[in-house]
Amino acid sequence: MESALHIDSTKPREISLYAKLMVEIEITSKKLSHGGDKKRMWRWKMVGALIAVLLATSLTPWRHSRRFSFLRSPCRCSEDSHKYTGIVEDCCCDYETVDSVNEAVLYPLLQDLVTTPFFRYFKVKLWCDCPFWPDDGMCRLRDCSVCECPEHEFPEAFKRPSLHGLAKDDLICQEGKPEAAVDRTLDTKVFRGWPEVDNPWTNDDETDNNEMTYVNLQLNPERYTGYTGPSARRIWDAVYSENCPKYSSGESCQEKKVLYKLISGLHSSISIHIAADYLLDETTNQWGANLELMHDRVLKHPERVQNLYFTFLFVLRAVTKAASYLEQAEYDSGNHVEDLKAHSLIRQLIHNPKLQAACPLPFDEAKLWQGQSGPELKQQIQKQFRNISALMDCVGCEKCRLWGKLQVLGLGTALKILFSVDTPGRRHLQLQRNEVIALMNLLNRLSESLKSVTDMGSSAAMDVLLSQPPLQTNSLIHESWLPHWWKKMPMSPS
Ligand SMILES: Cc1cc2nc3c(=O)[nH]c(=O)nc-3n(C[C@H](O)[C@H](O)[C@H](O)COP(=O)(O)OP(=O)(O)OC[C@H]3O[C@@H](n4cnc5c(N)ncnc54)[C@H](O)[C@@H]3O)c2cc1C
Repeated sequence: MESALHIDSTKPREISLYAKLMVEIEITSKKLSHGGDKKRMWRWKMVGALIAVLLATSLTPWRHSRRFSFLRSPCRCSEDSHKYTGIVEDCCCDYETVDSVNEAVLYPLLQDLVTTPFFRYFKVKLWCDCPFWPDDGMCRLRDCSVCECPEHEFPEAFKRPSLHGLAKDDLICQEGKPEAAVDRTLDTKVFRGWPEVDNPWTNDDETDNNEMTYVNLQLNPERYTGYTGPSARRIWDAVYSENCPKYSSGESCQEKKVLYKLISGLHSSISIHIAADYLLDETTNQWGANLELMHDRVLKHPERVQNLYFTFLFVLRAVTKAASYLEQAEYDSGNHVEDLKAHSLIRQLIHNPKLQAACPLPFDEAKLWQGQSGPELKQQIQKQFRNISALMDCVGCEKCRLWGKLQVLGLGTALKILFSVDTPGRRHLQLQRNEVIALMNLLNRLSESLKSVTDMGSSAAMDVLLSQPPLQTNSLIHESWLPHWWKKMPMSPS
């Protein structure tokens, strides 16, 4: 990888000016030194060094980093106009606080947490039984979802009746590319001790283990899969137009706004992950960050970024509300040391003093469902969310379906924690193991996305970057610009 001081080779004029200046400084200070005027020589050297630093920063990629923002020329001050400041709409925490708490507390803890065995195995029904357009031709036979792991790797209790399926390399049923297929390799298998309860917000029957399979999420990172075109568009269209229409500026129904913002925030996060780990060159199998895509799909739309923050705070609130449940839950994957680590990370997260001081109530759920029509509205929104959850069975790419289902279950779990317990007639909170896995993995995805947004800088900074002449791939994807979580991903070739 190149060093952060790599000079942008697309700026020959500036480079030659820089080189000339350095030579001039060197010659003059040598003359002064020979003439015995040491004092002037040092003064000259210092002025020269300062000029050199200023010029170098305008030629190297780290000029974009926040740390060096003071070195940017004044004409770039418009960059700040797109900075996200103030309270995140409908939440109780401001943008700067979210960024700093994410950076210092949540992001590092979550990155560790999701690699523990307990949190990396997700139970999922991967068949695409699309209830809305069965003849689509995109999402085909259930046999297409193949269990590739050996029978003995399955926990006894969750074995499916038949493990016979198509061969590993049979991608007939995969829309798009091989990278869309889910790797089902498992290396740890014992799970027990959690209740079997269904989630009223989601479509799948979480208590039905019959057609479920386990996947190792670490082997299946959410990234570019090549799934695009009418099939993908049809899903998003159905999600937005039928189930959570974008509200008008005069919309007073808070609950409808919440549903739209949650989905839009999730959509932003999915797009950010696609852009952060993108197949840049199919012939050489070169993967990397596609900044232009990230800019076009998310960063240049402030509302999409704002909705990402909203979704993050909503899910964070659910996690903090379920703190005592999560504290007492049994994290048992059969790997005692790793399970202790998972439990300890959960405790560190939910009891973190920095988080509690900075953002004690990320979102105030008590404000919702207050009017007379509250219960009716809740039923309606629950139905819409269930539809969205069912739409995940229509996603025509297996890996996208996996992450779509996980994240929608994570959102459904957050909704269940915030709105389906402690109301009259409801029992106390009970969560399935799979719901907790989905919830924490979703929070981690959102945390990664926020980190990308802050690492990449404001939308206008990206404008500046993209307005420059096209750079060679190597200088465009500079290591210092990549999100840290991308660099840690096991499947990302360096
Ligand atoms: C559940 C699901 C999971 C997916 N997972 C993956 C994956 O892991 N890897 C992969 O490569 N592809 C994945 N895809 C496909 C991907 O999301 C895009 O659909 C695809 O890349 C085509 O993008 P697009 O440019 O047409 O815009 P899309 O992202 O498809 O957006 C469609 C339309 O929705 C609107 N929109 C976009 N973003 C937002 C937002 N944040 N808020 C509100 N409205 C918005 C815009 O009007 C846009 O034109 C997934 C699709 C779905 C439905």
